[in-house]
Formats: sequence, structure tokens, C-alpha cells
Amino acid sequence: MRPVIKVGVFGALGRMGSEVVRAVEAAADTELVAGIDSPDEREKVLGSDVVVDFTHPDVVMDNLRWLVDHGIHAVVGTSGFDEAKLAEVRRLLDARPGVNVLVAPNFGIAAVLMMHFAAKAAPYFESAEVIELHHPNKADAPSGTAYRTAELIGAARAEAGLAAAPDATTSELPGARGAQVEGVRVHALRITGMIAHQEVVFGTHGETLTIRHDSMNRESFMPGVLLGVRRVADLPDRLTVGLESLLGL
Ligand SMILES: NC(=O)c1ccc[n+]([C@@H]2O[C@H](COP(=O)([O-])OP(=O)(O)OC[C@H]3O[C@@H](n4cnc5c(N)ncnc54)[C@H](O)[C@@H]3O)[C@@H](O)[C@H]2O)c1
Ligand SMILES: O=C(O)C1=N[C@H](C(=O)O)CCC1
Repeated sequence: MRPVIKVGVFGALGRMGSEVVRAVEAAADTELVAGIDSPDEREKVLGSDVVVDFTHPDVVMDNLRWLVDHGIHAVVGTSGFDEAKLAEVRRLLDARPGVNVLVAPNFGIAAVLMMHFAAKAAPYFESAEVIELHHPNKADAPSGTAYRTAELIGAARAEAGLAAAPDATTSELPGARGAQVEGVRVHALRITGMIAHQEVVFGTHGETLTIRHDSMNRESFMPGVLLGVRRVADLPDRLTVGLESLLGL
């Protein structure tokens, strides 16, 4: 039998962190060392095998630096990871052998499938745009999931040699056509009553395809978070981005 995994939680009083605390306490193979909600309390998670971070894009790098320095594996759900931030994580890990980091833009299994299917569909359509819809308390836009989806679609389009998506717009109220990520338009909606949702809309001549994902509650992210907690120490790469490889995709 595998030993119980000792887990710390950063952001423990937040919407996601509080759900993670519940999930870690409920699982038979994990044990909560401490849940903290301020960097001043970090020492409380010493002794953890893994720390789960759901905090804020502005503080997550500082948290990661501390975790890597202290030899603790990290499972990161906090959004805002572009290539520059990921490169910084790789540099941190190079200096500290034996620590692994998993950064997942979305821990929802269905959300991971949505991103995977979107990347598969991308080469077959002239047009592709992403619409993400979230609760209005979200700090960042576009969502990490939308950013990652657009990156995947952009890469698949480039590999397939597709030209830029057709768009005759010459007069535009700033923002009306969304932000561009790797040449893919991304639109962010903030709507009371919603949690986390995304549509990827593809179009070609005479046919469109819409792939939609909905997280109806924050419990939906927990199977993915626990999968990350269970696997992070044994992942083949020091930095893993996304749950795809853990799901065999
Ligand atoms: N990857 C995913 O599946 C997924 C799912 C939902 C949310 N998120 C992301 O997770 C992050 C948190 O979302 P949320 O809705 O829970 O936010 P939230 O504001 O409800 O919670 C964040 C908590 O972190 C605390 N905090 C801030 N700085 C801290 C620090 N340095 N150390 C410890 N705690 C600190 C805050 O006090 C707050 O309680 C966001 O970036 C969000 O986009 C990711
Ligand atoms: O509620 C949030 O905030 C979410 N953030 C992640 C993102 O930015 O993609 C995942 C979905 C929920």
C-alpha cells in the first residue's frame, strides 16, 4: 500500500482552495498538513509532500519559488501562466533537483477533453474563436483555459499551414473583436450566476462546429486536483503543463 500523501494548500480560504481542503480531507490516501491563506503562514506547510496552489496570478511565482526552495512538489491551478512564466519555473527547477511542478490551466476532466478536441478539430476549419464565460469575481481575463485553448488551436493551425482566419473588420470599437492569442480571437464574459464555461467555435464553408464545456460547481475540479496530487512526484518531466499526459491523451 502506498503511504498517505501529505498535502498543504495555498489559498485555503478562497473559492477553490476551500474546496481542495475538503477534498484532501475526504480522500483516504491524502492528509491535510495545513491550509494557509497568506504568505506569512507558509512555514505551516513544511512537512508536506505536495502543496496545491489556488491563489492569484500576481503571487503564484513567489509561492512556487518558496516551494521549490523547500523541496516540496507543487500542483498549481492558479491562472496566468504564459511562456515567460513557465520558462521561469523551468529555471527554478533546474536549480533544485528532485522537485516537480504540475501547472494545469483547468483541472476539470471534461475541460481537458474540450481543449484536446479543439486542438484536434483546428486544422479542418478556416475560422476559430474562443468565448469564455466566468463568474464576475474572477481577477484575470482571458481565463487560463481560454489562453491555453487558443495556444493549442494556434499551434495546430500553424502546423497545418492554415492562413489567418478571414475577417473583413476595418472599423472597430476597441475590444469588440476580443484579444488575440496566437492569432486566435478570445472573448471574455463575466456573468453573475456562472462558474466556468467555454465555447470554441469553428467554421468552414457550409459547416460550423461548436465545442462547449460547463463547470457547474467547483467540486468538478477535484478529481483532477487529486489526480495531480497523486501523480506529481512521479511525473517524467520536472515541469508538466496540463493534465493531458496524466489522462493518457
Ligand atoms: N486550474 C483550474 O482548474 C482552476 C479552477 C478554478 C480557478 N482557478 C484559478 O485559481 C485561482 C484562484 O481562484 P479562486 O476563485 O479560488 O480565487 P479566490 O480569490 O477565491 O481565492 C484565492 C485565495 O488565495 C489567497 N491568497 C492570496 N495570496 C496568497 C498567498 N501568497 N499565499 C496563500 N494564499 C494567498 C487569498 O486570500 C484568497 O483567499 C485563480 O487564478 C483562478 O483562475 C483555476
Ligand atoms: O474560476 C476561475 O477563476 C477559473 N479559472 C481557471 C481559468 O482561468 O481558466 C479555470 C476555470 C475556473
